[in-house]
Amino acid sequence: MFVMGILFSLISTLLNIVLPLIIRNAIDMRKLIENKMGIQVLLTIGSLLIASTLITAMGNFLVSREGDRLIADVRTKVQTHLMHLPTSFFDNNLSGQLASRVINDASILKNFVSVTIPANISSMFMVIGTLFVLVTLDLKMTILICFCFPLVFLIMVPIGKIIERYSIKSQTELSNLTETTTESLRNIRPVKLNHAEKGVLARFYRYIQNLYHISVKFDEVFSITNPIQTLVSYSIILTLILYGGARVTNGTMTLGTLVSFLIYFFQLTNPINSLAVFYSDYKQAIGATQKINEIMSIPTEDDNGLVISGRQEQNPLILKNVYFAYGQHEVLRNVSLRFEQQKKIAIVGPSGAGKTTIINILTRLYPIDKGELLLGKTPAYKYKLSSWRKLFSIVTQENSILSGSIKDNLLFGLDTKPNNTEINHALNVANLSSDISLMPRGISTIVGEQGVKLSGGQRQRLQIARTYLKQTPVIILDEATSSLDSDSEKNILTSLERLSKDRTVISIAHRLSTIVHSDLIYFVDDHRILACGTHKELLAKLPEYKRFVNEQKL
Ligand SMILES: Nc1ncnc2c1ncn2[C@@H]1O[C@H](COP(=O)(O)OP(=O)(O)OP(=O)(O)O)[C@@H](O)[C@H]1O
Repeated sequence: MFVMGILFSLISTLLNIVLPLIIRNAIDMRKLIENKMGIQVLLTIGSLLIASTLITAMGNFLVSREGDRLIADVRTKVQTHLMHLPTSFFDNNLSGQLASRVINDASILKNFVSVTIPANISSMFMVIGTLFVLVTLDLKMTILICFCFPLVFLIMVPIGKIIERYSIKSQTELSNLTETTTESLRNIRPVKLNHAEKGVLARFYRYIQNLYHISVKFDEVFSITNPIQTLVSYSIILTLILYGGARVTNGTMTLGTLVSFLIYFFQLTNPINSLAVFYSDYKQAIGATQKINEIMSIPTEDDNGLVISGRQEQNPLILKNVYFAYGQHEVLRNVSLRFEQQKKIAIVGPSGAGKTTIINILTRLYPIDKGELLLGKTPAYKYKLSSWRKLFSIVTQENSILSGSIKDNLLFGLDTKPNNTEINHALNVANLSSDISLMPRGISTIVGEQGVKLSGGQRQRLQIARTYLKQTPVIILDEATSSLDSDSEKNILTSLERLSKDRTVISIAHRLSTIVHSDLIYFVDDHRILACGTHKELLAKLPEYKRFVNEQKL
């Protein structure tokens, strides 16, 4: 379709090259003056003009449609790639700036493909075709035009360079602006509660000012160049008229030829301008492509390997002599843990000890630096990542509620569609049914961005209901009951007990009530596992655990 669009543009360009010749002949043969012939010539010219307009419109449409397809393709590819990049990539890249790659940079590419390339192909065709015709019409006049047109280049090439320089700056500022805007709006509550509006707006104003200054630079350039371009055009026309007029007077050139030269000159102005700025448009597109390519060249998480069968799910999960660092920051040193199926295992320890990091490794959000992660006797990397992650459902301390309805949140990430009875059962288990019955639209209630319309406890219970529906062999509770009052917590703990009957439950908790009944407790401190055992055993053998328990009681 793109090639067809370009072909249409070329046909219309060809018609535009032929038209002045017909006009020239009509003038020179005095056909326009003769009544009968005049109408015939006018009809021919009119039909050619209409044909050229229609063909141009068709060409434009086809090329633009391909541009739209391209931008959709590029955006889909970049977003799909981003979704499969390792978690560590997102630790070092801001989401707003990545969004700018998907949205702004992709649109620069679209413009280049659907406007710049077709315009320059037909421009080239137009310039070459026209010059060929002009040479056959009158060599001297052609030489005169050829001397004049470099003037256009003299103006447009430096402009192109300026545009190129400021376009790159403008792209950077635009991505900063996108980042600041999305981040501040997403975090509007912390912004307000920390009285940070001024600081946020100051950053916003800075980027807006930078963008404004860049736009003013563009305005300065264009406000000077447009009149200069007009001046140059007038000078060339005047030269052509003076020189051509003299030639017509002394009979060495026909009036029709002069008129056709003038028409050709007008027709050549735009193509020459667009050819002159092609290089800067190209550089701008290359800039956008490079930024997109940087993302696309980062390898995605490998999702090859075996699918975990129901029988394999029953094997214990084992971390053996594991070392892990976030960049240079070592967090786990020679850590070994064993998660037997259908047991309740707690990981406890002071804040920042590395408890969540153990979960990050277990769920393969981050690869381990040294040591082994096993399911039974099989190393984790032998299994498909997507199959591995289906082992787990997680209730985290982070807010993992999405905008949309309660139902959308319940079904989030589910492969199967539960029926109403199953949904109601999950809501009962999570102690959420009575809350939802009070909401005017029940489970269709919209919860707002990050579930802002729900209480902290409701958000957590919603995650628990979601976890229940997932029916995974392993449930991870990362401070899962922290936002609940003690009554709700008791309810949830009983529900979780029922839920965990034939599943493995890994809890990261500070609350004693969550951990005392665990089958096994790992105590993490100083980057390693200090000891493991039951609550009683640890109390007896580990003073750090005893101190930790006493602190929790306070
Ligand atoms: N994505 C990350 N990049 C770099 N460092 C990190 C990252 N996540 C955590 N850390 C660091 O790793 C260490 C362990 O963090 P982790 O979240 O595992 O602790 P935790 O025991 O779960 O703490 P808490 O009980 O406070 O949640 C901390 O020093 C933290 O600053």
